[in-house]
Amino acid sequence: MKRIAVLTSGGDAPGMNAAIRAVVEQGIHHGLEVYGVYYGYRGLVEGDFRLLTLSDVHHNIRRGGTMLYSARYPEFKHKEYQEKAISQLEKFGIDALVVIGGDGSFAGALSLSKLGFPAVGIPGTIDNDIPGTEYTIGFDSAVSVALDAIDKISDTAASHNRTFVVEVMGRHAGDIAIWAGVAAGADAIIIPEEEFLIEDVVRRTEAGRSAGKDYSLVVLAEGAMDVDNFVEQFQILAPDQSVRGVTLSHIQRGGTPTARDRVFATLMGARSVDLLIEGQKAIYLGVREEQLTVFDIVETLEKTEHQVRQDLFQLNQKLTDRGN
Ligand SMILES: Nc1ncnc2c1ncn2[C@@H]1O[C@H](COP(=O)(O)OP(=O)(O)OP(=O)(O)O)[C@@H](O)[C@H]1O
Ligand SMILES: O=P(O)(O)OC[C@H]1O[C@](O)(CO)[C@@H](O)[C@@H]1O
Ligand SMILES: [Mg+2]
Repeated sequence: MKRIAVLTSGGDAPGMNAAIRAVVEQGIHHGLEVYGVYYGYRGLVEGDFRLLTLSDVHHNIRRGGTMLYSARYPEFKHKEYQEKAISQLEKFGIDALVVIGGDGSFAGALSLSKLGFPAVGIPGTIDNDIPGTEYTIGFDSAVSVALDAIDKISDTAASHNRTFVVEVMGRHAGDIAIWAGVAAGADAIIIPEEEFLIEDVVRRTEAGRSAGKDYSLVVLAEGAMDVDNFVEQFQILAPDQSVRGVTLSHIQRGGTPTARDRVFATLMGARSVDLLIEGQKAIYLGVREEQLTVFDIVETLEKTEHQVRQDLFQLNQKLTDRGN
């Protein structure tokens, strides 16, 4: 193996740069040339490749976003585009590809592996929604940004005895909502994985007030319901409450990556290069019980579904069921 490439794809996630840096440092350490593919799969198909040096990456470990830029490029679902990408990789003499991205990007890596091109995935998405792994790079940073914003909202909520409904990201997964909601002591957490009744949410907020709370907080995952719709229905059921809805939106994707995201990104970036050198062709990395874990990309992606932390969700349900 002489030459590898690395790309970032889908929504950017804090810690992607730390992963890129580790791939480049480890690749160069092993005597490889490491190319950066700019703008995800679009750049792969168009041949937007540049040789990376240590000076391109060494200062990037602490930066959010992705220095390789990213793209949503639905065309890549089609085989002819995947074949074009492989032709570009072959034209540049590249032996293997590291894909840093979310579940969609992993589907792209899977398709390349199935066509015979060696690829390894590094989970980089704030959504934490990749099957198999309990953790994706960027999730910890996003939760921390969401929690910081929710804490600030809670200050003003308490001052006016208000109820705030805060919509967080996560696409079809409730992970950010669960972690930020538990950490903020939310009266209710609404996730797409669990059915809910707005009547029950109202009951929980009222029980909290009866128990002496001076504000109420609902953390709503974007995949469960639109926040404006939720607030409208909530207000009808609770006309005496002063309710506000807030969407945190893309702020959750920005900012400095946390230590946890940087450390796992570094571990995964370095290990991805080692695994490619060992001859692996169709795998991705993840975390199980705090340990770096290698998954077979075909087996795991095609046969497993992402699971949210039901234990945390149920704990919050229990703590906020104050029994009115
Ligand atoms: N089924 C698929 N087959 C091949 N490529 C795919 C497939 N699904 C997605 N991709 C490619 O991966 C890119 C990124 O996917 P997507 O937009 O779902 O983001 P993601 O990687 O899941 O990240 P995030 O959810 O954090 O934004 C797509 O724009 C497309 O180029
Ligand atoms: O940046 P875009 O294309 O608006 O996508 C937003 C989506 O990307 C994510 O931020 C990351 O997947 C999701 O949480 C959200 O649904
Ligand atoms: Mg995704």
